[in-house]
Amino acid sequence: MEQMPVLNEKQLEAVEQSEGYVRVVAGAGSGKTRTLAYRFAYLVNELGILPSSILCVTFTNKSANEMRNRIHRLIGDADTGYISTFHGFCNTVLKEEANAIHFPKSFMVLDNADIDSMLKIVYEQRGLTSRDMTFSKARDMIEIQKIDRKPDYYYDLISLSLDQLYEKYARAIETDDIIFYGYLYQQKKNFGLDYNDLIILSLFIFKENDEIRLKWQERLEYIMIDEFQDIDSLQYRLMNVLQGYHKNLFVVGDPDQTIYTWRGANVRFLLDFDQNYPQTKTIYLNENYRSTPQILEAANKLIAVNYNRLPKDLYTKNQAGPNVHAMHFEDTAKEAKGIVEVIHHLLHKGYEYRDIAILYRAHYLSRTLEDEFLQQEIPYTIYSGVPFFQRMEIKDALAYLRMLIFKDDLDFQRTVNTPKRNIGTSRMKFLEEYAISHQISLWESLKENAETEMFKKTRVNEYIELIESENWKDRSVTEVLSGLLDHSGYEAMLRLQGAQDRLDNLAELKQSVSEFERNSGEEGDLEQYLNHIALFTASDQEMQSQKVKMMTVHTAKGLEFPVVILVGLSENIFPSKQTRTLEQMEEERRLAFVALTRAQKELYLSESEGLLANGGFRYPSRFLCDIDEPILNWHPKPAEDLLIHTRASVNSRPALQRPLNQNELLMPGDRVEHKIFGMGSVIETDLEKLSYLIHFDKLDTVRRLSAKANLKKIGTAPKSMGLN
Ligand SMILES: Nc1ncnc2c1ncn2[C@@H]1O[C@H](COP(=O)(O)OP(=O)(O)OP(=O)(O)O)[C@@H](O)[C@H]1O
Repeated sequence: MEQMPVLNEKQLEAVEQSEGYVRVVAGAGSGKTRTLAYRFAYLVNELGILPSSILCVTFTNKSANEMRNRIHRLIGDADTGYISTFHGFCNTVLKEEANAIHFPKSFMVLDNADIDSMLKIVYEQRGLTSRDMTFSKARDMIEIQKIDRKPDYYYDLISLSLDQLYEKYARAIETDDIIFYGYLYQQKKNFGLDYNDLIILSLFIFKENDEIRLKWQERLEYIMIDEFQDIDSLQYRLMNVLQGYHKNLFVVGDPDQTIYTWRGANVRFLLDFDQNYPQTKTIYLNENYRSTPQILEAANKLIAVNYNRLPKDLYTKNQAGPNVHAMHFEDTAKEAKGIVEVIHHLLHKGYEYRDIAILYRAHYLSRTLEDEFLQQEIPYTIYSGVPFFQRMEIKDALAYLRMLIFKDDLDFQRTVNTPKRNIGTSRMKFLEEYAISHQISLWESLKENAETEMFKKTRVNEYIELIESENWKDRSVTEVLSGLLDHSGYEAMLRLQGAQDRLDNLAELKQSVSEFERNSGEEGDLEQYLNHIALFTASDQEMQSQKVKMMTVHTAKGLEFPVVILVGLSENIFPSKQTRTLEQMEEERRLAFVALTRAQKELYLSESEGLLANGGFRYPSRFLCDIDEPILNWHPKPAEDLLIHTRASVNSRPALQRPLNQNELLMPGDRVEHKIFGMGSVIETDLEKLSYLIHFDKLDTVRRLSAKANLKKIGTAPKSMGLN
């Protein structure tokens, strides 16, 4: 068994406060997870509590596994009780109580792909298409119905017979109802429960059946919840029921790390915990053990810009390290090369590949780096994601391209029925047998049989026409690829599924093709491109213990690495282009805060110029501007006009910035100083647009500047000139 290591005074207090309601509000890297694990060990080792009487809730299955291993090492007992996510715990409850909902113990837990397969059946039965609703929207709609609009839906799922449920579905007229009841019918028919059902049905059982509720309440003498800032309302209700008997509830969270509001998380449950449970003891952990003072200062500066937060500054007694490195590049290819150089430099300094983590806002951003890493033989591994060229949609798109030239069996099999053209297993089997007996390829086999009875009801002619009519020789690879993805119906299929991330990946593939064409001039035809790409697609996946880690910031939640390189820090990438409100912008900033605080010793922030997928220019992210310059060690610094553009584009959407306090506003007559334009006088203050008209002494004409512009007030206007 491991020894309990040193805990600081506050951590120890949290560990030893075993009874009642305890809330730990803690900063990044302040030892929340460590405290939680030691508290579990303290309850078992010191107080003699049985592990099976403790529920320890983590945010992901991965962190549940890690926590289980950690606790196992501390208590030396193989039985580590209930260490799981809320959904995992409810799954256990429902397996034990399946009778109460008339489901078999062997019910299926549905993931998004399972739900989509069910939706597909409903859409086909009722003639719906993506124009009516994409699968992704339908999943959201079903979730909203279950949580908000039809909170009693579970009676239908549990009490109605399959026939009665079918009738309800058959009678439905509105699109929402058709989809919703069609899905419920499929659920009942297949005994499938989705994530919302797991919690809602557990709550239902606890509400309806006092005996079962009491059994579970009595069983769970201590409840502990990690990442409490990201708890949602259903989870909160469940937690509230479970703690109702022993009333020993311990929650840990950091309001600055709330990054799942888009999925229903509500930080108020953490902030108002003491009001909901009045006897709460709150313990604050603000000493950071993870990072250097430089990294922490940058993170503190960044998060301080958020308006809706409780001010708190993390501090550390850790040794000083280098300043945070900020890097600017002319384009993403140069950025990738620059990062390879940084990696070599770090290796030279004694770091190993596995010490380095590359973080990014969205999966597609890994592509340019992967290109370069493969060429430069930098070993890497992608966490919770598939390497770019191994992703389904990328392989499909490349298979279409290869079909134009090679018409080989592998690419044929990948493309002929994707999207669906009604070529199922039996038709495929026929084609295979025909090809073997005639010693021809599957493609030829299809062409010879396309007009036969067997293929009458299929859409093979569209496919044949597509492959034959693409006149790829006279066109750029970019055009050919776009044409294929469009005419094959492949992109439309993804749109129907609402698979925006897959569409983003395809946009990134098009970008990669056009880069290839730009770099290779006349040589850049389709065959050349396919040769070039073969290197990546066939790249060996041989295990190497020493690898650079690559992942999205969401995946990095809760992890730490000696070196973090955060890439793609451009406006419309991070913060994401989907950011439309101040709340969303603040969530993006919290996400950036999570990214920065993963670093222990060295932090690199990188951005590049070039074009976005929508054709717009890439400007440095506002998050880089949020961190003061002396903390950032730029090499090289972006040109001043690029930064001016950034500020202008940031200022053009004041709704995404913290509202200005009236007292901070300048008034007509105020004397101001501007970094570039020098001294000037405010002529007009526009409260609606939050801007000033200013006459600068050295300029002939006036300038209108945003109220957020960096203006230093030098003198005040005489009273009579002020705003009323
Ligand atoms: N009292 C302590 N003494 C020394 N090191 C500590 C102490 N407490 C925590 N640490 C170390 O600090 C680092 C951060 O701890 P931990 O991962 O538990 O933090 P956290 O609060 O869960 O972080 P985050 O919320 O940012 O993911 C770990 O490397 C941990 O071992």
